[in-house]
Amino acid sequence: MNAPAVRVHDLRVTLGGTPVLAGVDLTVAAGEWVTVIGPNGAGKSTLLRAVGGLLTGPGEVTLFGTPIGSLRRRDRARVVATVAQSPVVPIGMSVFDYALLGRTPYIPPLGRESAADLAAAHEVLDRLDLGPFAHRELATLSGGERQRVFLARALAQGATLLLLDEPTSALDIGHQQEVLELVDQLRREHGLTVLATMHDLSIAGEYADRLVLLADGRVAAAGPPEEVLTEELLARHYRAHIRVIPGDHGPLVVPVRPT
Ligand SMILES: Nc1ncnc2c1ncn2[C@@H]1O[C@H](COP(=O)(O)OP(=O)(O)OP(=O)(O)O)[C@@H](O)[C@H]1O
Repeated sequence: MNAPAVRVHDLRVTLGGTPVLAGVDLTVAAGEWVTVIGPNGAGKSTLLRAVGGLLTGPGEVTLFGTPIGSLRRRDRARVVATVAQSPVVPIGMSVFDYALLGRTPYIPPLGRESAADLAAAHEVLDRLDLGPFAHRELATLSGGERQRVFLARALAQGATLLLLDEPTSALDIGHQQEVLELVDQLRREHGLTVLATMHDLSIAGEYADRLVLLADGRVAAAGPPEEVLTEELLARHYRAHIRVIPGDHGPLVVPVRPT
């Protein structure tokens, strides 16, 4: 049997003296789309950062059967690409050069990018409708335009595992759907595995095979969207007034004003 794309076992992360992840287990099969949901501060970004090798703690994180700590930085970058919640925007860098950064793991030390690297950067910019922005300075783009460029850089990396931390939070609903449909298409065409975090619960359920509800640094529920997006679980963990109604691609979560 193939090793899962991601296996996290009993992961504990303490930040600033506070336990943020208190023993998390998570498995993502190769080709699967899993989205982590949960209230603010639950530990979602921390979990993604640990899976991406950006922080460590007691416990186990393996990617395709290899412990993350034993992957060299360059090799890790060929396996896993991350779109962070608020990436640093390098001053003066063009959109094209930023997308090209995704090709860094393929460029030899002290070498130059190849024609294939340049073509890969152009291709992802085109796929995300960013061609016309290629020569603009990244810092001058709107929040939503920038978010698509961050995704372009991750896609240019050609990794098999995509970690997306709230990838659509700055996008209008049209671009949200466009970006998520593209990610799903790439997943189907190229067998990508997706581990994401999202606050929009309806969209989370429409795209993911499984949802993991994180609360207070622990997995409070995990399973298909219909099992996790229940009024009872969401009211308990988000302290929100919501209705869950059936949709064509999963439950739709509607906030309702308390009476
Ligand atoms: N460097 C740090 N030092 C201290 N506490 C931290 C540090 N980084 C994160 N935290 C805390 O860890 C907790 C989890 O943060 P994290 O960003 O993982 O949550 P999240 O679920 O992604 O939240 P959100 O939905 O608001 O993005 C929060 O309470 C946060 O304040």
